[in-house]
Amino acid sequence: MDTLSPPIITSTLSIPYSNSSVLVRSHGLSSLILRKPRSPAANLSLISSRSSFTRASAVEHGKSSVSIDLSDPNWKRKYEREFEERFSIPHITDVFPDAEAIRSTFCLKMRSPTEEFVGGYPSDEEWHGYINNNDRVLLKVISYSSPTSAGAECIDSDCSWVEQWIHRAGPREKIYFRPEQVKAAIITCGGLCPGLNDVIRHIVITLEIYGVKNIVGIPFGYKGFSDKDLTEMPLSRKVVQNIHLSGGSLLGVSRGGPSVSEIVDSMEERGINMLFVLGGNGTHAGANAIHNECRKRKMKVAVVGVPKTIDNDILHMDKTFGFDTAVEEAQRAINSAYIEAHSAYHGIGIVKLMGRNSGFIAMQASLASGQVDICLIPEVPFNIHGPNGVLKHLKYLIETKGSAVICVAEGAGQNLLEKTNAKDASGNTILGDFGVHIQQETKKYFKEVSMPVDVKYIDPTYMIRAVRANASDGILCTVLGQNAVHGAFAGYSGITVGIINTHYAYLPIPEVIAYPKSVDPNSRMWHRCLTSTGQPDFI
Ligand SMILES: Nc1ncnc2c1ncn2[C@@H]1O[C@H](COP(=O)(O)OP(=O)(O)OP(=O)(O)O)[C@@H](O)[C@H]1O
Ligand SMILES: O=P(O)(O)OC[C@H]1O[C@](O)(CO)[C@@H](O)[C@@H]1O
Ligand SMILES: [Mg+2]
Repeated sequence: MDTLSPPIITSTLSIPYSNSSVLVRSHGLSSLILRKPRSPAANLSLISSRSSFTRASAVEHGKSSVSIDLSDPNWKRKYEREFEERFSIPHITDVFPDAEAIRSTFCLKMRSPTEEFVGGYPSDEEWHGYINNNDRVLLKVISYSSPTSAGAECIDSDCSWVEQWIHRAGPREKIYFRPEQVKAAIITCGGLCPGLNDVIRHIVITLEIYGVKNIVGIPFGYKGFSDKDLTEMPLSRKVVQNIHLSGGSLLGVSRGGPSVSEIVDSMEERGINMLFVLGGNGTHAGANAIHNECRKRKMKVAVVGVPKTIDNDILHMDKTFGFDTAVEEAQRAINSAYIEAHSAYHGIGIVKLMGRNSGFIAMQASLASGQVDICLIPEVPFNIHGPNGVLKHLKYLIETKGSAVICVAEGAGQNLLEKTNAKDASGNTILGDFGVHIQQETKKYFKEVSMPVDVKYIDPTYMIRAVRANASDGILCTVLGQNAVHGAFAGYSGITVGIINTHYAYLPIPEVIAYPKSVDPNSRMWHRCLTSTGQPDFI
């Protein structure tokens, strides 16, 4: 919990939260869709019809549901208070109420690492450029006037405004760790993602600015905590200076690994009291479990996550680092598929992009390229065969345009493939290869209808993931890496850092990993994609 006074909460205007009935217009068809609560984080499931806006049920991530009685004149205030509690960020003083705070050693005017601490810590007393612990960022910024507005998330029938404030990220004036007593460790887990090295680099540089000398990298993800053959990598500005110039992770990545208690045993043995964890949903679940275990053992440790996933499937954030770069690279593959298809007689280019549960890369790359005729994502059901199927439309495209480009997200069409129940080392389901499947079905179909086609299949998956971050991701990584260190020094733990409505915020880990963020088929963005491709519904 934050140690300072609670944020200012007002509840007079109206803004929406959870979604209800949404009018969807798709290819000339209008239909009233009652959406299920997309977000337990949004915290409210909506009632079955617009006229029954009387009670909304708050879903607490698998825990018991809290019901919000909309007839209670104070329901908004109650909701806001509950929200504030849910998004409060764990602090070292929750466990160590007497933990001493000292003036920050992160001098906002200093350009080089602090050298001497004799006689007290340097601090800039004249210019106050620190973040106040009570600064907040607004999570939702659109005031929907009706539940029928595109993307509306409403609690009541008026789409009443409910304020949802989260903690602003950045350097604090008071810190809870003495730099000379810090041993900081950085770890990268899960799959690769452009920008990992940029984040590592900025964590190290910022730690050094605070005055930390003992910084290590744990090799190959959580595995590095248990595998005796893997040794810590000492890190310094000198070591990380140019690592952002190449993709991958200086430290290596892995899936699977030791149990949480083994990891915390190892942290105790090594004397690690700051842990920076770069990874996706799974890694963050691990980081939160490590944070909880450290608290249980009364260890004064800060565990801070930096969300890493090219899939962009972390809740609440504008985007995760590496996503922009992935879209840019994916565009190149789409362009090649287009050139191949366009240059062939009856050419069909198929590109498979990453996205296990979420089709963000496929959607954005399709939009960015403007060369895609059919975009298939896991969130939107479709048929391949039949009168409304993908193949029928493909035939129409060949007849009318002479060529076509299909972009598929890896998680799309899994219901059309045989299930194997295979899992990777982290317990993630290993998906069937839908890209290969649609390629084969396309060839078969056109043979059956006796139409010659030239199918070219491109799977650029690992080429996309391995590139270095582009400029925009490079900047995002810089800010996230620096803020991760500020969060740890400020005494927060069990938190992660993200960009929210263009500002930077700290969030409690469970709120961002409650479930994977996915493309909303009713969103303006998906509709823009449909407008761009011109594809019909394949159902
Ligand atoms: N629920 C969990 N509790 C503790 N640790 C977990 C949990 N889920 C996954 N992990 C650990 O986190 C690490 C990374 O998980 P995973 O392979 O799912 O990647 P990820 O972080 O989700 O990233 P990506 O987006 O690349 O899939 C693994 O070492 C795994 O053992
Ligand atoms: O082949 P790997 O390393 O297991 O990674 C594949 C997975 O990585 C992701 O990009 C997530 O990082 C998923 O979309 C994909 O399923
Ligand atoms: Mg994952």
